[in-house]
Amino acid sequence: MGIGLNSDPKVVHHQSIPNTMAIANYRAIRPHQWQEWVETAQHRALSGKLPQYIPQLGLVNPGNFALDIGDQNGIIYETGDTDLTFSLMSVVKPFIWLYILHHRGWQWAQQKVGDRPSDLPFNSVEQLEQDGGYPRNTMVNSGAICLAGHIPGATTDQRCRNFLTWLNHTAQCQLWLDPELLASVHALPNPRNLAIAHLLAEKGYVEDGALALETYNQLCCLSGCLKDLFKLGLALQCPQAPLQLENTVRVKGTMAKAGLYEMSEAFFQRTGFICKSGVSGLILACLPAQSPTIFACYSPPLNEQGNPVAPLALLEFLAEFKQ
Ligand SMILES: NC(=O)CC[C@H](N)C(=O)O
Repeated sequence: MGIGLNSDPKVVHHQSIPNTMAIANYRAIRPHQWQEWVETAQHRALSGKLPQYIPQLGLVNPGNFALDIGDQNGIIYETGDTDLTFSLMSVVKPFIWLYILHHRGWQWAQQKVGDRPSDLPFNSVEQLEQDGGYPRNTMVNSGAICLAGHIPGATTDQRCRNFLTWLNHTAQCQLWLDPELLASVHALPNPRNLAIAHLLAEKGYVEDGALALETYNQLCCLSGCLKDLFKLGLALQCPQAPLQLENTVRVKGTMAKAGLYEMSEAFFQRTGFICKSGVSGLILACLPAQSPTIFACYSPPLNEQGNPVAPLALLEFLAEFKQ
């Protein structure tokens, strides 16, 4: 097994980020400026597409929009329809990673998953084949399916419940499993994810590929509203006991490398934002520890890599902002 890759969690923690990002005072941004950015970002979203491989995600209103930006002291700016609900999809991945680090520790986890960026899309079977069944990182499907296969519980329902109870308690949120969305995922089985689960089992990274995949599917269908997304960010950015800083730092390090798939590192270097996207139209973003900002945004249209267009545009505007 390939193990021990880039095992120092402090790498990203102390990585030099643009200074302006670390100290930017978003409270100084005036309402009309926010409004202008949001309008431009929403306009850019018109070029994006809804995913069709999960039928229900292809049916949502592409104009759905909600944004919260804030820190541990509260919301700095909020706009859009904050009552909208959505599934986490891949935004659950950092929290699966956190769960495994919390319960099993890094030494154990690195035998199952890597922590290197991937040059190929998030659902790539080819990357996993090239790597002999050892997932590149926990932000791509192979890594998350692998870890989902190691959540304790006799059945997928129990595994999902164990994870959900832990996450709701840890982040103080109220996520729930959306059964209609799960039915929609089942309606069109994803051949890539099936092949990934099969390979993981064949190479011994999970015991039961079908159980791992179904657990993963359920975890992707955990749903909530913008407040929940914000609270998830808060748990990563300002972890409270029993969460360990070392683990949240590691998760953020992986997000910086892989949270936006192929564009992750370039985006992090350019903007300073550490992100995780989901095909339901989410971006959860934060900054390295010295700046407590959390950015939670929902807007369904996606770019070619499967990252939502409007939230990315807003992060670019924020990165350019000089107070
Ligand atoms: N990028 C994503 O949000 C992908 C999640 C989705 N459940 C999938 O496996 O394709």
